[in-house]
Amino acid sequence: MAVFEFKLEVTLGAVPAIEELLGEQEEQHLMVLEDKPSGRAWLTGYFDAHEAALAGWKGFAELLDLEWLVTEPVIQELADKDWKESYKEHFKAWKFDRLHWVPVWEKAAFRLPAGDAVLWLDPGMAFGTGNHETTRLVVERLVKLAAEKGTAGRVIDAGCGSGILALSAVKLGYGLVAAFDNDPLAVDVSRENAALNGLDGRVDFFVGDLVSGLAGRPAELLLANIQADVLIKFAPELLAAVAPGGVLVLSGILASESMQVREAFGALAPAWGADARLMGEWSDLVLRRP
Ligand SMILES: C[S@@+](CC[C@H](N)C(=O)[O-])C[C@H]1O[C@@H](n2cnc3c(N)ncnc32)[C@H](O)[C@@H]1O
Repeated sequence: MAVFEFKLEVTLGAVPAIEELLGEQEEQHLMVLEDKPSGRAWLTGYFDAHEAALAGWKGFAELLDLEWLVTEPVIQELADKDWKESYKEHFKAWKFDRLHWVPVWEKAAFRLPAGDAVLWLDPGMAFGTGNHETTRLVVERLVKLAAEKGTAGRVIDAGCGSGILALSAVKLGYGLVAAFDNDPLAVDVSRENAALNGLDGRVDFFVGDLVSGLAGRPAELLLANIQADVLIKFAPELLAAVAPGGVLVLSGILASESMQVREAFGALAPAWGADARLMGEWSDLVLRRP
């Protein structure tokens, strides 16, 4: 199948606003790539026809401020091999505490320090390498919560993408982990990542949304790295899925949206403890049920 790559450079400063627009439009084909060290960013996407790429761009272009655009868009047909491999450029190994997240294609060369643990990942087209702040915020919370509260409780990863959060939970010692995504491809990728780590069957991965996936499954730890408007819309379902004494970790929230999310959840759960942490342009929100 032919694949057409759409790409144009945008200013780094425009990235949060463009990501917000992509979320609002529920745009599935386009995404933003950032390279912070070089201070560059691109709006890019993959389509199955040149016309589809052009149509996708035209619809979205009207919403953009011209000052955000550094170059004209380029649409090019990719060789099959390039397309399948292109996402690999953007995933770099990283670590937090004693847990490492490493691209599986670096397995042969990777040297794990004694006493550390590793999660091999191939995200494919699913979200979740940990190179994005929204994932990192949750992973760092997960590591700290495991140390603080122990790993006996049930964990749910809502919007699992590559499965990174759910599989990290297993690596940290949690035994009761369920995870779902409304994108069946993400659930397939998550299962493949479980297999890459010899963790088949250790997470109950399934296709579901924030209503079906959460119903009747109270958890001591509920993780949801999605996006602010979706989190607010499904706040009642998210709050109801946290067991007494449990913790809800929300992410996918731009710093500029942080107060809005906090107020929406605070209005429904005024007695819950709340704290937020910033990373780059992103914020998490952790809510603790009494
Ligand atoms: C930002 S990614 C997070 C992936 C991974 N959990 C991480 O932290 O890197 C959000 C994921 O949520 C999924 N998603 C978005 N809306 C959803 C919904 N209403 N129900 C279930 N999954 C949803 C998307 O398909 C996507 O895989």
